[in-house]
Amino acid sequence: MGTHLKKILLIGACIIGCISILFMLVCRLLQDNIPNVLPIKDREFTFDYVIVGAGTAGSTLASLLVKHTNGSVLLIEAGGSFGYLSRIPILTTFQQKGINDWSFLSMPQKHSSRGLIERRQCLPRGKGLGGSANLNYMLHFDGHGPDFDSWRDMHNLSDWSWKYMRPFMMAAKSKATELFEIPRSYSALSQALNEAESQFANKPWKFRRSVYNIKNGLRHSVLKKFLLPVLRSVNLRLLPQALVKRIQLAAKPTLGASSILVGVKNEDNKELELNIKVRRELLLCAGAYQTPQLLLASGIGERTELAKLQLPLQHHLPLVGHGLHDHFNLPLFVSIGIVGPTLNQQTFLSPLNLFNYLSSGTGAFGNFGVVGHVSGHENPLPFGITFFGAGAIDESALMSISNFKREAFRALFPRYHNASQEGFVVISSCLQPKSRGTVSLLHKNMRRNPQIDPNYLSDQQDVACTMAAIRNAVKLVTSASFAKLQPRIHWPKLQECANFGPFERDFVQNQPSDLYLECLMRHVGLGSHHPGGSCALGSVVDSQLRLYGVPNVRIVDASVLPRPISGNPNTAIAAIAMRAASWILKDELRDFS
Ligand SMILES: Cc1cc2nc3c(=O)[nH]c(=O)nc-3n(C[C@H](O)[C@H](O)[C@H](O)COP(=O)(O)OP(=O)(O)OC[C@H]3O[C@@H](n4cnc5c(N)ncnc54)[C@H](O)[C@@H]3O)c2cc1C
Repeated sequence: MGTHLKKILLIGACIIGCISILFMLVCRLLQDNIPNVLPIKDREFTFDYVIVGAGTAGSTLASLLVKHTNGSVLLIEAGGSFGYLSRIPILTTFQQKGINDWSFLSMPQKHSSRGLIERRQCLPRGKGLGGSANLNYMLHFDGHGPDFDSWRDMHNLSDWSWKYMRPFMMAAKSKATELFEIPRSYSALSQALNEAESQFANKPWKFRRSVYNIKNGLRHSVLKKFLLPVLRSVNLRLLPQALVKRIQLAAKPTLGASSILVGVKNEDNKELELNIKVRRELLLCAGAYQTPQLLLASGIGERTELAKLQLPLQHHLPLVGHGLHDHFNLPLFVSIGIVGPTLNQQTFLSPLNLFNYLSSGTGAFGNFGVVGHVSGHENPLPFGITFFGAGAIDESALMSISNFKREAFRALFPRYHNASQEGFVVISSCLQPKSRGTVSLLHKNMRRNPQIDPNYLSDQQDVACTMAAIRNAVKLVTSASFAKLQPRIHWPKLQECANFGPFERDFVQNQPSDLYLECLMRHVGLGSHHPGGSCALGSVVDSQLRLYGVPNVRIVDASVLPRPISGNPNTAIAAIAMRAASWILKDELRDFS
């Protein structure tokens, strides 16, 4: 063999070797190993506690049960693991539409979403250990007492006031070292928010710089905080990549869950069905869309709706899947005349940003870009205003995760093509929307998506409330505190709204008509990914989260929220899971003493 050929072969082998190492490294980064997986040599198993879904609530609940019970716990999750890349804050949105996202689409919306393809909203949901807590934007919210007091007053739920919830909220909240607060000096935008604090001191507004569940520059979700530390416990088994398909109720001696049917794939990708018996409690933590889906697919729901799908009735519970709520946002792009610095395509390519992140976990890569928001002091405001420090939004990335039609996207973000554009997006929303939607079934097969209709803006009060948010957002952005930024609000020019604005004067006075603002909301408003209420407290579950009429099934996830949380809901959902654990353990103590 000639030396020339040898050299070529050597170089070829080196390149292949490097590619293989890189490939293995990426695979390793994308997937961590899950210990304590239930071996599926048999088809029948029995556990004291069976938890369906390892998301925010399921991970929190599992960790407390495993620590404090002598019983056996099985945690079943439809997805696998998220891998290390999910922990890098700036990569958060890149997870959407990937293997760790259920990627649901809403039903075509009657009252909103006219600028979205088929009038459907993207409804991302986490799939894998950590659930939506590992896909979310990591924003922490302490909670407002009056939210929970209103559950007591309006829904007659005497156990659910702030007095009872506060200790659990404190326990669910990460320690100060596990939270990252945007510093005052972070950017020109955070400084403007600080100045606004004194300028608007007469308003009942609190200007909060964002607090993230981020530790040392990495996502610090319930998975990291609660579940990972107990993953190797002897009384815990995990069943990842397993879909719970049906709950079987036993009629005697009292109505209760006796077993569940779980679909898993074997090595040949063939579906196997496991039968898992429940000795003490079945705990449904599959989230606001899939908990009602599972109940309905099991014949637990409204009799006539089930009959239409020829699903045999197991238990008549009329309100399963009703009462779905979510926050709804109107984003408005504001360009600024100075160097922000804000998030744009250039930020992603900046070696300095990369260096800052790798050396200290800080800078643009170390958070999601939401700089701060306006909320109430002690009492929640009816509306929220959030500041997302992004100057140039990548067209294909945002269109894929928002479902915007191209013309709607370009009307909203007219400077999208300028990679170094500086600016921010001001997001106006209604914190206690009145619109209610549904989760129902099109198919009885759990492998098919549920039919989700958030029914955004079906209640006119939500339009008025969002309008108030926008008008106040404009006041802020055009105030003296923001003047240094030289802001310019880009009122979207949509053909469908052209009769109402924006007119030339709107760009000068920033006071477009109510009709124009309503038209905007109904075209380019987006859901917040905070669904709840589809199996609400007092409607589907009792005050200790037990399914009405079926005492050994509890629902422990966002479905039980009777009203929206006036802010980001993740910590409240973890707190609810902690309360559920305390009741479950008390019941266990009572039965064994
Ligand atoms: C993109 C996005 C951004 C968000 N940003 C924030 C934020 O910044 N701050 C905040 O507070 N909140 C945020 N949220 C909301 C918050 O993350 C959710 O409200 C919360 O995680 C819901 O918790 P959960 O336990 O009810 O459901 P999830 O965490 O969604 O958990 C449900 C789990 O059940 C599994 N599952 C479902 N069906 C089955 C089945 N049949 N069998 C087995 N397993 C099943 C799922 O795979 C999932 O892991 C965001 C949400 C999203 C999607």
